[in-house]
Amino acid sequence: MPEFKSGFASFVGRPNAGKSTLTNALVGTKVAITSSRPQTTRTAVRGIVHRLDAQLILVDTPGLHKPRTLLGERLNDLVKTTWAEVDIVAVCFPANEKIGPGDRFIVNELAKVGRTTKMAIATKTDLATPQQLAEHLLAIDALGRDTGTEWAEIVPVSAVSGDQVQLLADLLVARLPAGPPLYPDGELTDAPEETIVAELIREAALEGVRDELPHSIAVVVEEMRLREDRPADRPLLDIHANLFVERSSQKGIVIGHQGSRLRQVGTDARRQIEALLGTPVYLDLHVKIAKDWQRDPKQLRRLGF
Ligand SMILES: Nc1nc2c(ncn2[C@@H]2O[C@H](COP(=O)(O)OP(=O)(O)OP(=O)(O)O)[C@@H](O)[C@H]2O)c(=O)[nH]1
Repeated sequence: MPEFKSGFASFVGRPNAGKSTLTNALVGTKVAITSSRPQTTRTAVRGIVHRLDAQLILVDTPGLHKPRTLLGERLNDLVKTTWAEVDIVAVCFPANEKIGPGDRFIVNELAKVGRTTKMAIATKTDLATPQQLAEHLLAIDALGRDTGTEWAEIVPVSAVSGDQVQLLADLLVARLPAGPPLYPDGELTDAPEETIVAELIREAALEGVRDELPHSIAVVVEEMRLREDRPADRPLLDIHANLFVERSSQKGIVIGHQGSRLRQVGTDARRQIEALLGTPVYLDLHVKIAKDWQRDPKQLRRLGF
């Protein structure tokens, strides 16, 4: 038996490149997720491909923009952090359209991300003639050379006709590290709202202390449900979440003097979540220590990274 493999891949590309359709084709069932706030999610799981030999988790990364503001730059940094954390980034280039400045921008930025395996996918091949497709593949190859990107594979695929979808799955799986399944069998996607809520809490917790604990906080939403016995016109959403830090000194920073900081984090995050979900929220936060979670792959995965 070959070793079981598991890991994360992310499809990127300009709008309409065919990323969602391809995700659905790979997962095999329609995963109806439209994250209304793509820029707040760090790793929203779009779909999970379960195989006998592997588990491939397809995650979203926020869109990359030409940075015009500091926030824009920060978001782009976040994109690159995510790109560095996944195993594979696959850039989608629709075969029925010429490669343009938008594609070039994405690939240029991706080239700066070291370790991650980069793949190119020529999508929508059913819309291109063989001649067009051949030129498209050459253009992708040339773009790789121009930007210093080494494409591990260049794969033509049609998500609509299903042509080469299986091959793409095989090639993606081949590049994953050995590892156990990370999600229960049969699970197609996790709850995107919980991912977003966790990210909002994390953002609030990092506010003002980014320098002291840059990446040391992970947030897991343990429970999220509407409180029973509430009148229909006055719902209340109960959210219980844990903030994980690596050391007790960090726990002190997060909690603050007599809990003042944690209360502020709770208030800030609650406002954001209420604005996002449109429901009053009762937010219960606990700070826990997960020793050196950033260096421990098992903990990382448990914490959703
Ligand atoms: N003919 C054909 N159409 C496709 C294929 N893949 C996607 N499309 C169509 O292209 C359009 C865009 O596809 P999406 O999958 O939504 O593209 P996306 O990259 O997720 O788009 P954004 O979410 O806007 O970034 C849709 O109308 C799809 O039906 C394909 O393989 N063949």
